[in-house]
Amino acid sequence: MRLAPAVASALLELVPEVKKDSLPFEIPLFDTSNNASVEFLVVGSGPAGLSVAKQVSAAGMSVCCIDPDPQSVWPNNYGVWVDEFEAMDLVDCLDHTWPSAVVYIDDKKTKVLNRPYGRVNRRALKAKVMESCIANGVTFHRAKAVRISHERDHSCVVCNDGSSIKADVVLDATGFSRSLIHYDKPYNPGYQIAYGIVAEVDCHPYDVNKMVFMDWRDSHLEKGTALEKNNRQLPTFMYAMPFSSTRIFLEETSLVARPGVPFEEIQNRMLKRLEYLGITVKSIEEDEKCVIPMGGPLPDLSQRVIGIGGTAGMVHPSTGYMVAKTLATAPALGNAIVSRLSSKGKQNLDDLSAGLWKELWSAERRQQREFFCFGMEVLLSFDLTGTRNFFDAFFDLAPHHWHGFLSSRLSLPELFLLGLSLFGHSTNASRLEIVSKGALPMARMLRNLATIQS
Ligand SMILES: CC(C)=CCC/C(C)=C/C=C/C(C)=C/C=C/C(C)=C/C=C/C=C(C)/C=C/C=C(C)/C=C/C=C(\C)CCC=C(C)C
Repeated sequence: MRLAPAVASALLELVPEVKKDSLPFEIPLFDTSNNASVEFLVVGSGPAGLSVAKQVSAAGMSVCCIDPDPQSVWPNNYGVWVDEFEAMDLVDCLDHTWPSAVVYIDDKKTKVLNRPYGRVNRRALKAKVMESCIANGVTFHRAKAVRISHERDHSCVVCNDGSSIKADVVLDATGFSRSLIHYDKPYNPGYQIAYGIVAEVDCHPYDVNKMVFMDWRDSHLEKGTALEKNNRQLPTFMYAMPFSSTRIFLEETSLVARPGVPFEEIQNRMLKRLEYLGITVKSIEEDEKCVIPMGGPLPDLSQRVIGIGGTAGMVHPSTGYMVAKTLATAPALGNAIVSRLSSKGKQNLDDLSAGLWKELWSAERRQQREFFCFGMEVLLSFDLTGTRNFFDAFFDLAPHHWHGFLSSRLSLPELFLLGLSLFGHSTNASRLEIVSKGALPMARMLRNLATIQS
């Protein structure tokens, strides 16, 4: 069942011109003409940066946010477990929810996950946070931050329009572009790569009451072809959100690989899958190409600039998820900034930043992250069979374990218990594979854990 190149390119030609979605708000602009300064400066107007800006400004501090396009709506489709958004009182920022999710291990085995899942309404979320920021007096500067310098009593961010803004504390929330944050160790992440479309289709075979968390079936790939062999080595899965019987978000995803799986390969696999599933795409509303670096070292935790989100190593190294985690972290970071700025007379700004980094990356969080990086290294070593066996056992774990793992809620001892339980749920072949492929990463994790001090 070879897909004619003409069919493949015909589908990709349905991709609409990129249209920018912007919030229709009037935003208060920062006046850069009189060498003014603020107490707190955020670079980047994504979910994480704006949430911290909202928290700090609520305490009456002066806050400015630098972004070339502050009103633009975030481009990617984000999915979250509904309980994560419930805990933050953000359920009104989900535009579709499913009572459960499903994992297709292979053609014979399917697992239903009884945990509601939702799609984030990016417009509603951004509007909600931005409205609070504006009401609290946050001002905005439309520019790109290009460099930073530090003096004893302030930091100074220089922008590409020649302006500069001084601040007591600067937060880099620019995601993976990492504008101001620096790393002092070699950067060697794994890469999650995905290609997705929100499409109008004639029909699709998925149940509209279940979000498709992972579909690892590969019967769409003809045995012995290059696509099938490559998929056996570096597997990709379908992640799908069926909104109705004719409207669906489809995303072919490489969970993690180093180096990343090329986009063209991912798109070709997706086209084969759609053809096999009998899905004819009538029109495409949106398409997205995602590249998410996972794992790798944390930034230098002694630097003056603070980070949050992708720039601060907050992507879950074993899953690539980040939005719920950073939104949950933002209020605590905001409160810590407020309390340290309120008593800043007593400490210098380097100590203040060091305290904030410690708050963000406490010993417990670094230990947890070490385990997630260990998990990522194990995932990197699996082929399709290993991956299927692994997730077959993973989703048999007690909900406390798999929910807690995916939502970063487990402490290190709990993660070790999860490891043992996973081992118990695995087949003998899978146990052998986990031990043989996991031995070196585990030794590395144990060595790194021994160096973490509180
Ligand atoms: C929006 C954007 C931008 C993008 C998007 C893209 C996508 C669609 C994505 C998706 C994704 C997903 C779905 C993901 C998921 C994931 C998962 C589920 C994951 C999981 C993982 C897990 C793990 C890693 C685990 C691990 C564990 C281990 C390794 C264990 C081991 C054990 C042993 C060795 C035994 C003993 C031990 C001890 C005690 C430690």
